[in-house]
This record gives sequence, C-alpha cells and structure tokens, in this order.
Amino acid sequence: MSETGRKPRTRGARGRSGSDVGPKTSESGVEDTTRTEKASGEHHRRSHRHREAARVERTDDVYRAGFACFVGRPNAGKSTLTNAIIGQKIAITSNKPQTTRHVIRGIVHRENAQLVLVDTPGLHRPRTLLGERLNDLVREVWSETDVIGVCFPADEPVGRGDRFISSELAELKATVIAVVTKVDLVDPATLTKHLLAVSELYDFAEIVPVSAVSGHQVQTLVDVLVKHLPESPQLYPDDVLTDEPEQVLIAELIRESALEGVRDELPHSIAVLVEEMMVEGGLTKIYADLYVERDSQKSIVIGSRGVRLKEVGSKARAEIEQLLGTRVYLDLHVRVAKEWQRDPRQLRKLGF
Ligand SMILES: Nc1nc2c(ncn2[C@@H]2O[C@H](COP(=O)(O)OP(=O)(O)OP(=O)(O)O)[C@@H](O)[C@H]2O)c(=O)[nH]1
Repeated sequence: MSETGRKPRTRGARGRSGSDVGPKTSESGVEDTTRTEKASGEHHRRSHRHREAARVERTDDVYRAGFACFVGRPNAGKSTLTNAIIGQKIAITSNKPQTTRHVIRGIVHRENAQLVLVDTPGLHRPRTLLGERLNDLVREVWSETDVIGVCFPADEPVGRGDRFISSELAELKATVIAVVTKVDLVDPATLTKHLLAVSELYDFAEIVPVSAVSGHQVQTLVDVLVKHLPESPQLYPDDVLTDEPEQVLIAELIRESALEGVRDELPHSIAVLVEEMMVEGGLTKIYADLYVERDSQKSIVIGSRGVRLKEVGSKARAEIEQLLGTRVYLDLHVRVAKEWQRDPRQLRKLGF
C-alpha cells in the first residue's frame, strides 16, 4: 500500500514579502536544555522517538502493518484519541469544532505489527473552497486506509452528522469499526443505549467503547485496529513515531495556542506557517507567520499592547521546546491574508 496523506512540505527561504506585517513578539527560552542537536544551519527533520511506543505485544504469528484513521463528526474526540494512542502530542485538540486540518500520522510499533495512524479533519457540509478541499482530503485518506474507526461521542446522541458519515462508508474496501469515545462522561445505562444506537447505524466489524482521557480501553482499541491490518512487511523503521515534518507540528502548536479563548468565528480564520527554522547550538530559532482574514481579527490576536500575542508565543514556545528537546526562540508575526479560505492561491500557499 502506498503512503497515505499529504506530501511533506518544504519551505523556502524566509519570505517577508507580505505587505501586512503587524507587531511582532519574540520569545526566547532561558533555561538550559536536556538535549542538543548538532547545528546544521538548515532545515532538518528528526524522527520523534518514544520508548513506550515500542511496547512488545504479541497478537498472532504473522506480521501486520497498515494504515488506520479515525473519522467522525467535529469534536468527536479523534485527535485526542490519536494522541492517547501515540503517547505524544501530535495533533491539536480544542473544544472548538473543526480545528484539525492537517493529516498527521503517528506510528505504533509492536513486535509483530506496525499501525500507522492518519488524522483527518471532520467531514462536514462544505460552505467554502476550504471546506470542499477538506472533504476531498478526507475521502482521499479513507480510500487509502485499511481500517477506519468511526468515532461517536458517548455524551451526545447519535445524530444526522453520524448518519451522514456512516452512509459514506458503504463503498469502502477498508474494515470499518465503531469507536464510542468519551465514555468517562456517561453512566453505564446511557452507554448501553448509545452502543445500541451506534450498532443500528451500520454493519460495523466491531464496536469499541474508549476514553482517551482516562485511558480506558485505549490499548484494546489498538489491538482491534492491529487485528484488522493486512499481513505486510514493516512500513517504517523501528523508532519513527511520526514522519510529519516538524514545521507542520510546530505550526499546529502555535495555532492551538492562538485559538485559546478567542471568539467563535476566529478559529476558522487562523492559519500558521513556519517560514524558517534554524538550529544554533542548543537553540532552535523559529520564524512563523500567523495569518488571519481581517484587520479586526488581527487586533484580537495581538490584543491590547501585544499582550495576547505574547501569551500565545510563550505557551507555544514551551510546547515546541518539549517537542524538540531544545531551547526555542520564537518570532511570531501576524499577517492579514484577506479571505484566504476562498482564495485558491492563498490556500495553496498555506498548504491546503
Ligand atoms: N471527557 C473526555 N473528553 C474528551 C475525550 N476525548 C476528547 N475529549 C474532549 O473533546 C473535545 C474534542 O476533542 P478533539 O480530539 O479535539 O476532537 P476531534 O474529533 O479531533 O475534533 P475536530 O478537530 O473538530 O474534528 C476536546 O475538548 C477534548 O478534550 C475523552 O475521552 N473524555
């Protein structure tokens, strides 16, 4: 099976041609680092290692490897579940719907299996060009996966959105399982009713209730996903956790930080692009642009006297330092790209 998902994006030299450069904030870490990488002066990628991911687990005698993805209505808990399985923050989560835009893969390594997880945006009725592209992306991922886990949040009744997604699954060659998420939020009686309602939606190969927050049944879910993978040689080297370019992960962390506590219309209007990354000794310098659609949104992001942008920068910097294991200098610019969600050129530039 071929690789799933978007091709890694490469960024050229730092482009500062945009006309709408706003106030900037720079954040620099001070404490000493635990790990330093040899400075190369150019963009580079590292494989993220995670010892726990190499947990030894024998399910049967053959080696299985393949791709799985979680789909489901917005806010169903797909990203949180992916993170719980991979054990590292790789996809952003937020209590606002439809904040996952990038296809981000994580890889679970077992002694006799390799599970490659693909994270997709929620399928929804498209209202903009971006919406249409997102739906195309979801379908593309679906057609290339071996197992699809449809997520149904246990704390919300099965609704039209769930029926819409289930009806789209009929023609797929992938094994389709149901994942009932957030079971920590409901009592056993509600859960039982919910499981019944889910089982009536589609002929799922299995139905697995989980809680990504408490960890309940997360490993069972991995067992189930692995069980339905095809026999295949190993697809990735042993210690690769995700092959998503670091810059995309970093952009996601910045975007997540910028989304916190902002008004409802803003999440869809924010995009982040890492323009340049340099390693200098134990310090990684990151120059990133945060795009919004309107001047009014720019003021919201920046906040009074730049206070909010500074907070966004500090929070993102701390998380990026964790991800990279180096000190980080983060230079954030806010730019206005008018109506970028409706403009094909801008969408391409921002990676959609
Ligand atoms: N209590 C509880 N909350 C959860 C659980 N899983 C996810 N959540 C919360 O549900 C919200 C949505 O989770 P996400 O993982 O962002 O959902 P998603 O399906 O990826 O959402 P989109 O990106 O909108 O498609 C977040 O606030 C999570 O913290 C869970 O197992 N238990």
